[in-house]
Amino acid sequence: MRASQEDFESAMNQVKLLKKDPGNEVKLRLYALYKQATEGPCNMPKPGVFDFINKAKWDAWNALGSLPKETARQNYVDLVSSLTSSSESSTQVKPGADRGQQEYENLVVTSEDGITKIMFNRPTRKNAISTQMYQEIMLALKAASKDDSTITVVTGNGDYYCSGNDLANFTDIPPGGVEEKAKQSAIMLRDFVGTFIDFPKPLVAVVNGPAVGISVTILGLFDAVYASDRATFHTPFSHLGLSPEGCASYTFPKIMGPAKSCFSFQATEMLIFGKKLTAGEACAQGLVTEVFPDSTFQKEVWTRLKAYSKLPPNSMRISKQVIRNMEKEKLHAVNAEESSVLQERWLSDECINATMNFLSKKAKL
Ligand SMILES: CCCCCCCCCC/C=C\CC(=O)SCCNC(=O)CCNC(=O)[C@H](O)C(C)(C)COP(=O)(O)OP(=O)(O)OC[C@H]1O[C@@H](n2cnc3c(N)ncnc32)[C@H](O)[C@@H]1OP(=O)(O)O
Repeated sequence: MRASQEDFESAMNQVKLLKKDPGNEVKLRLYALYKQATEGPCNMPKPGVFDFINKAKWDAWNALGSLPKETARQNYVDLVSSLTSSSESSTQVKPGADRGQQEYENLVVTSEDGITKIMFNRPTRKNAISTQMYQEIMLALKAASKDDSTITVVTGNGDYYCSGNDLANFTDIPPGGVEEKAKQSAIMLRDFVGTFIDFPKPLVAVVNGPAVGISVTILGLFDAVYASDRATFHTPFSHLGLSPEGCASYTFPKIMGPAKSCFSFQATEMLIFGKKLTAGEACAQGLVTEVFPDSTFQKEVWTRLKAYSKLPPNSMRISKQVIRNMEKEKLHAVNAEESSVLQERWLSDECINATMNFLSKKAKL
């Protein structure tokens, strides 16, 4: 069921009654969803760089791209509902409390109804994963593996699920130079992917929009992938002078390959030639579990997840172990090999030129 105009108006009233300030990120998100729901895609001229507040509002609204009005209305209602319930029954997970530090900067993590939701939260960068965000995702997954929840969900805020690795990560060169950066990055990548391989509970991706690069490859390590029909799946590694990561060199041919073959042309067309798949195509290839119309996506998926979260948690965890454990050693070996190949690739002219072209706005995907 879609949120009605009445639901929307009621949510607007609830926002005024919130006891706790939800913080600037959430307020910007509410503003953007409200504008999108009532006026459609951003239609204001871009404010000047020094007009900080209006620029932030414009960025947040503009980041919603062509998100349909009905979806924005539904997302607004869902967000307000998560805010009201988080101040009542749910816990807004504050890993900073565990770490004795601040909250996540690039994620919103909530725990409710037996589900821990890890939401990528850099909508103005299409949820590109910065170096800090890789660390935060690892921390959030480790916390979720130990908390009371039954299921862990990964999703994105805004019109994108995730645009993959933040290409600006390539510009942050430490004193040891670019070789040192490549070495550190290979270790970080191996740890990052390793956290998904070892994750002990059912892990579900709720792919709310386009997914690129590493956010696509790691889907092969999830237990279910639900996608909006707006989502696309793109791994433009050759365009960027790169090679596959996230164990996709192993999982994709396995997922997409015909039963009698050890090789899959669908997987190579994605991973070598960068073919972008629609949600329907990704589902036909087995990378996506089920596709939902964008207008009902959030409602249908969360209803289903809430039902699944009531199943006995130990049984689900053990079933996952039985299904996945035989593969773990192989997956860690593939992960180590892919990370080591990429360490070389990052230093190649092909990769450096492609990254510079993107960062100097000469090229997009
Ligand atoms: C030696 C050091 C190595 C360090 C490596 C660390 C470890 C990495 C491990 C994994 C390696 C790679 C795997 C990958 O993920 S490869 C895929 C990388 N992603 C991309 O190539 C996507 C690039 N983005 C785009 O092509 C487009 O932005 C888009 C996603 C198609 C969206 O286009 P749009 O027109 O709808 O929106 P746009 O205006 O471009 O985006 C809004 C702003 O967001 C910025 N942005 C978007 N995506 C990224 C990104 N991936 N990295 C950095 N910035 C991104 C975009 O530039 C816009 O910014 P601005 O408003 O113009 O300032």
